Amino acid sequence: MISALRQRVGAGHAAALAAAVLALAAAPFVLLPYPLALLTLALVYGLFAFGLDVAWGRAGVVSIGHAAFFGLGAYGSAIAAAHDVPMVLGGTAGVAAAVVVAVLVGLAGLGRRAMPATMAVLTLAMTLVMSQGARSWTSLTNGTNGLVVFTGDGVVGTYYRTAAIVLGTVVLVWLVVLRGRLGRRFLAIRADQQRAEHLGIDPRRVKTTALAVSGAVSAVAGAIAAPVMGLVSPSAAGIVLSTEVLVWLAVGGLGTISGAFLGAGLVTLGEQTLGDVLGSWYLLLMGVLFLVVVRFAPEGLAGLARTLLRRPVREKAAGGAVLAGPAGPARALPPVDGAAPAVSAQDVEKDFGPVPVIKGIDLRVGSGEVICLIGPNGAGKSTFLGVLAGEHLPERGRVQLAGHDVTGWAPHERARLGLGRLFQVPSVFLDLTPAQNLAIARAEAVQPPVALPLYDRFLEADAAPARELSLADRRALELAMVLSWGPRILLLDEPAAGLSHEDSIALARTLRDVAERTGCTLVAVEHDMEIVRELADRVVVLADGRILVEGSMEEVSAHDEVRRAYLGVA
Ligand SMILES: Nc1ncnc2c1ncn2[C@@H]1O[C@H](COP(=O)(O)OP(=O)(O)OP(=O)(O)O)[C@@H](O)[C@H]1O
Repeated sequence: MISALRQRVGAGHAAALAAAVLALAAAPFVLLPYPLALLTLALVYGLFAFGLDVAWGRAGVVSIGHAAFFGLGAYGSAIAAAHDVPMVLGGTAGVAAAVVVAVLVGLAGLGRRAMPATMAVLTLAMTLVMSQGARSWTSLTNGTNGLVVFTGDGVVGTYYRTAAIVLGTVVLVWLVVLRGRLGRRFLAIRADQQRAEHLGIDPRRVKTTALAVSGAVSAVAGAIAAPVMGLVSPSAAGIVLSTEVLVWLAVGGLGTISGAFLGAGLVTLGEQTLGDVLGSWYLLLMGVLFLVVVRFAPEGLAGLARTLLRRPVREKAAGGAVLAGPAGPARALPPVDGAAPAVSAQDVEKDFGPVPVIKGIDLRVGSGEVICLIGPNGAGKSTFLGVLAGEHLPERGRVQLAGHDVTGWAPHERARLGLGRLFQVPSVFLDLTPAQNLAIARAEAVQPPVALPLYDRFLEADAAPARELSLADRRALELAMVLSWGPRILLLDEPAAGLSHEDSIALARTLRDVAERTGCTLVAVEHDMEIVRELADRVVVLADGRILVEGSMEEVSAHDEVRRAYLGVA
């Protein structure tokens, strides 16, 4: 059983978990009722903060009204108790309601066109509506007076045991989730949303799932907190508690399990022990502590402890999660219309505000063909690549990939057709190690990887994060990730930018080799004519948002305007 646990959650986590279980099991025997009640409160608040961390720390979704979820759980238990219904039923209903609210908020606030401020406004509205609803619906909630949850004598131990068991179960399940596909996707989205999208991960879905899990965990905390608090009033769902939990988490440290409990525990126990002595000065002390931590230890107390203990980057980079090995293709590629071109753009136009940038491009790229887009700066090459990849939606015209009309599709939907993307500035998960970068790409693979021994060195590279690699190595890692993901079509924006001449030529040969071995279609924006000569079956010259001429290198080189403007020939 112990070895199965080590396998599922990792050796480090299993040891920490075992120590925590022992400490929690010993507490009722060594603590008097009052400190035990305080510890229970600290644990449920810790669970509440841990719930927020699932959204904020793991998936980058900041909820500034998270007490709404806590309140739903707390009122679920309290209303059930007031009607002589088992509290577990009321609490479960509160958790279900929290999941529904989280999914609705996520769908509305995390859409492709939603602004970053939308989530802030929605989650703020959530807590205001919840607390006002609790104030106004007096027949159910007893208004501002709140609902007293009767706690009989000698039940402290019972509530403590319930809190400890629920908390242990939630943490254990979370550790298993972290090492699975969902955990990897949380990590990818938080590390670099753009790269994650181009590996086929749907950010809206992952973030909404994170918010739903987060809301559920916080509501569970509320449900078990109700009898511990003894009174559930509108403040249990209000803006003050919502703000406090943000502070607990920021102080404890985002993206770690210990951070949430550390932050909530410190502040709760401090409030109970120092609050009476210091009165309102205690709040000032908390404010100062918050500023000091944010200024000098932005990763919170848990991050500070990790730095002092000099924990290896592998765990730090993964936010505590050690990634499981390659999982094989995540999803099968949809069928292809064999007769259709791999890439087809029909009369595509793209404006930025009032400025037309792409002014009507028609282009067909056959399956397995390698084309290079060349042209002067500002011709619209990168923008056109962005239109093909789904980063820009065209004003007019249609885009087809592998026979599918993808004109309005998001980047992750196009990626699921096998569209791989390499950027002018290499896009890799900078805070993760190269091995973790590859593990994520392989886990999301759409086809078996392209075998390239050249990149095997990254498979074991987990001593330092990718941000410490040289530019050439980052580029190599980006290519290794995308090729191990198994693309059917590859869009590359100046893949050789910043590389030495030798590295550029080697890269061009590698790409050529990949195209010939796998039948992958390549569309590359490139300025270096030597690379274009090495790589391209066909060259397309763009100028002022239109195709000026296309053909073999010899054909376009012979074109007068191309010779004059782009090849420097008089
Ligand atoms: N997001 C944007 N918002 C507004 N204008 C943009 C945006 N992206 C590009 N442009 C403008 O569109 C025009 C075409 O830019 P684009 O990067 O596509 O050209 P390019 O041919 O790739 O040039 P280069 O070779 O220098 O990369 C430029 O005038 C650029 O300033």
